[in-house]
Amino acid sequence: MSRVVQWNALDDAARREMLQRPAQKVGADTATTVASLLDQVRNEGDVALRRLVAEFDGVTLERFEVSESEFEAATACLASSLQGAIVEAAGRIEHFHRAGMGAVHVVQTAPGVTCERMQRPIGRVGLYVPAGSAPLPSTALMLAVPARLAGCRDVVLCTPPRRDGSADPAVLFAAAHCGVRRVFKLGGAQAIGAMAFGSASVPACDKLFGPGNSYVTEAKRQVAARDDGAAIDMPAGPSEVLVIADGGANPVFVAADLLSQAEHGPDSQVILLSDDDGLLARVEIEIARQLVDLPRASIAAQALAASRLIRVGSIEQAFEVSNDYAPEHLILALREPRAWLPRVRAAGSVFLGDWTPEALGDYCSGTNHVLPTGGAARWCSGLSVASFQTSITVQEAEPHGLGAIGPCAMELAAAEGLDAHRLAVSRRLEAMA
Ligand SMILES: NC(=O)c1ccc[n+]([C@@H]2O[C@H](COP(=O)([O-])OP(=O)(O)OC[C@H]3O[C@@H](n4cnc5c(N)ncnc54)[C@H](O)[C@@H]3O)[C@@H](O)[C@H]2O)c1
Ligand SMILES: N[C@H](CO)Cc1c[nH]c[nH+]1
Ligand SMILES: [Zn+2]
Repeated sequence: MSRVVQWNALDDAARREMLQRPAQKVGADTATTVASLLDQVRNEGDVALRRLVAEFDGVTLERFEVSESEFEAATACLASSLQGAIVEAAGRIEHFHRAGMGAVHVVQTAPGVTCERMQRPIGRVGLYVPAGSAPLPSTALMLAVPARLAGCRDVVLCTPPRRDGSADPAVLFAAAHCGVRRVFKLGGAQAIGAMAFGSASVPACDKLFGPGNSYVTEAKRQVAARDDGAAIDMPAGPSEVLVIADGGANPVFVAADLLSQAEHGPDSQVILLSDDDGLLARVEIEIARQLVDLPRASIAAQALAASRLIRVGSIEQAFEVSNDYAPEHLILALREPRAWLPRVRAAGSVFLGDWTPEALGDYCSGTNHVLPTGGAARWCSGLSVASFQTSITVQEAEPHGLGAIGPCAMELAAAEGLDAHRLAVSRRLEAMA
């Protein structure tokens, strides 16, 4: 039986239900578990970390930090073709991110009054590279390249250990290639707690970055809300993709793109919107056909249970639905996709046309794959160099500049009843007279 849903036959409540993310349905339990894990790390430091690594990663670790010899062993065992791909991807990610770095903005807002904005690196940053169901060396690049370009002084990276107590060699190679030498074999909420609060082994960081499963994402949310925690980049949880396809789209490609995000985890969400019944039917058949050949078929199948194949009345309506949902990834499998781009109001990253699979952005087109999920694309952007910097404003008034804009400040100060403010200006004007 077809799973295609007619959007125009649904009432508002059914539409909301249709677009609810699987990750949002497990909220309360996850929050309680994570709060307890963070408290343990906060109160007991390394002792709690050792216990939680044993519990969740199934390995006993005396030391969490990766040693120099472990870095060397990782490089030695890594195929040269994979080393080459990591270096190649890093180069393009650097190219794109460097181009987006803040230009110097100096503005004369009045004669004799100069305002500017300057960027400074955040001192100590903590990067999280997932490795629960699959280690993601590409994520190490997406985090470490902009951190290095920003000029961050101390960069700490956590990634879950493997069962044999080692860290994934490709993650280590990618980290080292980007100059990150302080890597800790810690995963999940406990890694986030360690980087937020610090422990005997792990330095406390000012801001934490990186994606992860529901536990990691919830832990980031909780440490960001605590006075003794750390700032965070964004909610970057379980992967999502929304495809808008017209009747001319290739169903094999569309199905492949949907499966590529479904295989990330059981709580990934994949959505297809189309105004064409034939395309929807063909994609549904293709998904079933391609799924059986995937090594991660059972994970993808769980995610597909919460997938949505939706028949919309028009492509215009598809954009309305997509903007409300605010997907992490948006694929426009449309004829003349660029012409539709102005309709996009909320999305983490957009993939134009039939020849831009989302996997390119995941790995090596140059854009960043750490992107907002859970609808956060309505109000926040994916990672960039600016995420690793603060922006400090500077102003300078010459005497004639103070003369030009001082009366404005005095008028507003008087209106607010803040006389000391008014006097800070008027005393200078008097001194100039
Ligand atoms: N939004 C983005 O930019 C982006 C980018 C890449 C990956 N992702 C997402 O990152 C996620 C990676 O997840 P993952 O699981 O593979 O790796 P992960 O490293 O995020 O999580 C693994 C850790 O989860 C913890 N954990 C597992 N089960 C637990 C439980 N029952 N209770 C408490 N803690 C538990 C363990 O400590 C383990 O080390 C995927 O959902 C993927 O879609 C998102
Ligand atoms: N699609 C993920 C972001 O949601 C990123 C990724 C890493 N490796 C493969 N894919
Ligand atoms: Zn992916």
